[in-house]
Amino acid sequence: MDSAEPAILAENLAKSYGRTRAVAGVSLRVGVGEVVGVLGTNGAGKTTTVEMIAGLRTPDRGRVRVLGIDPRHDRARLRQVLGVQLQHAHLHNALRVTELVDLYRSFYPDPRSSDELLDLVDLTAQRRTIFDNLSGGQQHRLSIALALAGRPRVTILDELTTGLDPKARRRMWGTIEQLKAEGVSILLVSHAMEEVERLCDRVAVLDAGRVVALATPAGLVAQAGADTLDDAFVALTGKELEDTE
Ligand SMILES: Nc1ncnc2c1ncn2[C@@H]1O[C@H](COP(=O)(O)OP(=O)(O)OP(=O)(O)O)[C@@H](O)[C@H]1O
Repeated sequence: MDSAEPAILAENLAKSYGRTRAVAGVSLRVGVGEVVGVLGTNGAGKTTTVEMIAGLRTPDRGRVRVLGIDPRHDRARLRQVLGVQLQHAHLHNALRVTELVDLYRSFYPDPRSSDELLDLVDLTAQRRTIFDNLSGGQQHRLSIALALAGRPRVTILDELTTGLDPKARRRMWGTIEQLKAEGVSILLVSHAMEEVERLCDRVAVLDAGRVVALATPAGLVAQAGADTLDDAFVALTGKELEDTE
């Protein structure tokens, strides 16, 4: 693993499901210590893109490297450097929060402590609760804690704060800022403009499986000749972004 490698390098990724072209040639790069956002309407290809980067889907075409590691061919090394929180986590529904946290911690040589993980996502009071009995927002927060269990150098977060209440949202933003300060590289899929503006160094706008713009939040606004990131998104894609929070 070469430390000069970017955290994430995706080149010309493409993926179709039958006749549906989900991703049609996406390239993006996340530098070490950078937070890059991915914005797009429903069905733009965001989840398919991040699943290919995480090695969970095989691209039809294109190339991925995570800190120089090929996700399809070196899963063991990938797991040590990459933490992934996906939109639909499939967890062990009958386990308690603390059991799930300890299970994930056991995968890594130097995991964060259970107390730290539960505190990061504000679930200390729910530590004895069975996963199935958590609210949707709490389940979502737990999946973020599990993604961070192994102190990953690179993290993929798919819809970080969707379904979280305003307090949990702000808390989660603080967590991301803390990770960033620690030098963690982050790819953040989001529907929330305020979140992207606050957290992301650069933002890729995805539309119909393609990156239609990639710049700083202020750069996107300038590029589109808009006043706000919301307006820039509409100008760049011709679509409104549904905020699914
Ligand atoms: N497993 C699948 N089988 C068939 N089609 C799929 C599958 N997953 C996604 N698609 C289709 O591929 C396209 C891109 O989907 P994807 O989930 O990557 O988009 P997205 O930008 O993450 O959307 P959302 O914001 O709704 O999560 C959509 O047209 C979707 O219907």
